[in-house]
Amino acid sequence: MPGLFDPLQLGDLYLPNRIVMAPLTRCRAPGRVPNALMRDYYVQRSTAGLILTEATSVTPQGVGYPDTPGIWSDEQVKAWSEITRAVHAATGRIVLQLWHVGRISDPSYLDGALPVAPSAIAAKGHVSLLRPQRPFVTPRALETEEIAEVVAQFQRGAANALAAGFDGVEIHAANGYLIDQFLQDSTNRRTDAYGGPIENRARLLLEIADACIEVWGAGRVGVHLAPRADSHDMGDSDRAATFGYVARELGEREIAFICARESLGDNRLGPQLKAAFGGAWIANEGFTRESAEQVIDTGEADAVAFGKAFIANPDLVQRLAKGTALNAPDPSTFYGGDTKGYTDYPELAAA
Ligand SMILES: C=C(C(=O)O)c1ccccc1
Repeated sequence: MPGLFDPLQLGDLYLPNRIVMAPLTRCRAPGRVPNALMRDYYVQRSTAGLILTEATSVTPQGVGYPDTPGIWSDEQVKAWSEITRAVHAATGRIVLQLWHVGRISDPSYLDGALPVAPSAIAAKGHVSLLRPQRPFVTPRALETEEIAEVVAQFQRGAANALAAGFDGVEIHAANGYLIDQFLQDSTNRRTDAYGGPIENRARLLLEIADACIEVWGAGRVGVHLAPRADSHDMGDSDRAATFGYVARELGEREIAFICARESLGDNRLGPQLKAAFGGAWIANEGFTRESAEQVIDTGEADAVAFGKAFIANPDLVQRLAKGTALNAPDPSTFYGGDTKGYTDYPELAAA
């Protein structure tokens, strides 16, 4: 069986190793436009088999946190193209994660408008970080006629990512954001073609996937899923059925990969979902070199995405290969700020 440091063909993407940089929100894009600091950050980590960028909004209506980037304007496309160019010059590969937060947004980000969602059901609690500490508002349910525009927003984001020189796109369908809100029956109480049975609740994701495939071809489109339904007050009455259907449908489309944020818990769905999908599976969350090698060796995953370890170790691939001690991440600098805790972690050569 292959190991963590062996190459992997991920759809049309050739990865020199199976160590993926997980999508990591860092809130360092003032004006929602990427910048030179972000370029340096991604270039530092370009030895990853594949970089999945931080979540990037496809529309101003879909933002929900301060200083997260977008991909809806020419200015953003131009700024991202500086980053893809530099990552490619450093022989890296980078895929953009397309995002819409849905009900997790707040009128303070939307010129006073309500967030949109499948149904008018507010998430319990409040955003635990980055935002004013107030409860989530009750969102506005999208009209059936509005959903085609949401699909179009993702397709424009995919086309803009192509124009910006990315190697592909990953659709963010996880962590209680808009697409996940449609997938799960605790948040989707619609009675139209986008609600009720699983095939209706998955319709938005699959229409977006088809729209992105139209732009990129299936071999450069991935999907991010959170089968544990453990973020932002999510829940589903039959996760295995819901995510099993999604995995099968995405497998029929032969997309490049599914990246599942699901740790190694006993009741994980990963193995059965990977079997249903039939394509390349990236496992994510809480992995060490040992547990990553284990899931690749057993065939439970084809690659592993590391988050916090990549924050603190730009040269994570080299460190894992050599068994070198890892820098510890500083959570106080995860979100917002400047070079501190972003581009100033020591690399082996400098260590
Ligand atoms: C895009 C995020 C996700 O997928 O959870 C996110 C957003 C804000 C902080 C941390 C993570």
